[in-house]
Amino acid sequence: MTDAELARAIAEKAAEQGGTVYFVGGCVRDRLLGLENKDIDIEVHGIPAEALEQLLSELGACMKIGKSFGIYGLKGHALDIALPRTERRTGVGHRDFAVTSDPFLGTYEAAKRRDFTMNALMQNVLTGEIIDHFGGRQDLQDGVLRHVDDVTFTEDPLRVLRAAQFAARFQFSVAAETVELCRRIDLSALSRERVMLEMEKALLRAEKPSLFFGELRTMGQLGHWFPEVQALIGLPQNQIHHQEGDTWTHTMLVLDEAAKRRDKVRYPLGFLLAALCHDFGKAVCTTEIDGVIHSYGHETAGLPLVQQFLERITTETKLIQYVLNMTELHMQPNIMAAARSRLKSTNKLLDRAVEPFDLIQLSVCDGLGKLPPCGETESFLMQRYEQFTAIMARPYVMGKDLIAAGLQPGVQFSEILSYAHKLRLAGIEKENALRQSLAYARKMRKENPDAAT
Ligand SMILES: Nc1ccn([C@@H]2O[C@H](COP(=O)(O)OP(=O)(O)OP(=O)(O)O)[C@@H](O)[C@H]2O)c(=O)n1
Repeated sequence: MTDAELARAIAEKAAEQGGTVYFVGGCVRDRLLGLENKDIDIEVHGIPAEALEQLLSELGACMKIGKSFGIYGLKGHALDIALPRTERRTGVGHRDFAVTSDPFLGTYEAAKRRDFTMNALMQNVLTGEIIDHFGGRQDLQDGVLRHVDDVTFTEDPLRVLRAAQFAARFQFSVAAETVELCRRIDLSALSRERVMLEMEKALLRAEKPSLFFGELRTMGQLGHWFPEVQALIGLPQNQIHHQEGDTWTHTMLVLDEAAKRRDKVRYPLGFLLAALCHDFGKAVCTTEIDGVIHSYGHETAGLPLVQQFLERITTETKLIQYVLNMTELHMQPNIMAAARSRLKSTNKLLDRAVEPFDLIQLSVCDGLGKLPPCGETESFLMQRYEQFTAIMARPYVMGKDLIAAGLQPGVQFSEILSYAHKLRLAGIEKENALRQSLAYARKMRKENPDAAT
């Protein structure tokens, strides 16, 4: 039985007892927008909790998710089954709510606890009738996000981020009164996980994730969670290479370019965050020399800022490392040249936390996010990338090959191995590279006979 069939079966049984079942929340909204939504939520009105529990147990093994909150689920189904409820804040934490479920609350009061008019729509499961107490259908048609109720909205500060997230995902505008309300809400008590979840939805699902940050900027709500992004506003850039405007404008353009490529990169979330963070360093190293703006070294100067930002929103070390590496290397998309010229960055390039392919894509986005667009062309960079991956796929000299040839691990050993590695990147095949590395070892020994290999 699908979730939709189960919802119908519950609705039929509830109707026998005088109850009514409604689809609620995002699934009604998405259906009206013609979008797919696999998460179905239903609300059962007009029958007591015990009768609902009995009815559910007749339909299969009843699994209570949170009986005290009046929420139920059935094994094997994603469907959320809830009683109408009201919520009242009792503290600052996101679980600090007193929940009262009441089967006879009525649809108006039940819908009033929801965040936006478009999310407060209900649909009768059996008749298809839409219940719209707060003008959600009109707002959907107009593309407007409007809060339902001042008091209930303010009680959950996450809704400020949800407003920005939905505005970005649906390209909706936020009603002036909702923006005003959002300005006054304190976001400091939110948990990083909840903040990350909303940002992630914007980064991975919005056609233009820049709208998420733009909306928060309008609401004056970048300061607590995104101060490093806020610092890009009004930050000047070199006028010759960046006629698009300040660092904020450039970053937002790069972010939207990055969103166009998120399906082909290896690590989409890291990639989008790298696009967001890549120029954080400009905030600390932008100077004017002879009337020209420069941000020399911003790719390394920004690393502490990037780290500070990411540690505020996540504990995922792999994600943090990926974004740090991408930021540090974003000016060196020419993988082959970078790999040959600096062994240190070569190691970073080979580090699993950065994908050369993603780095090239970030560089392309960086170039497209400028006016006039500039930087190496994608086809040139991709050609280098193909060469790079072809070389990396070949057999190469490893430590055990040097030992088999008679060298001892010691002080000079890693230098010889690095030499072999450079030969590998220069395209020299293994046998020849091993011969040259051993000749290099002999030369080193001759120059310094006392040093152990
Ligand atoms: N802070 C919140 C979270 C959720 N909701 C309500 O709960 C529903 C389900 O929430 P959620 O699953 O987070 O979002 P969806 O609206 O389903 O959107 P999506 O899953 O597509 O992001 C929302 O529609 C809204 O009515 C709310 O009012 N306030």
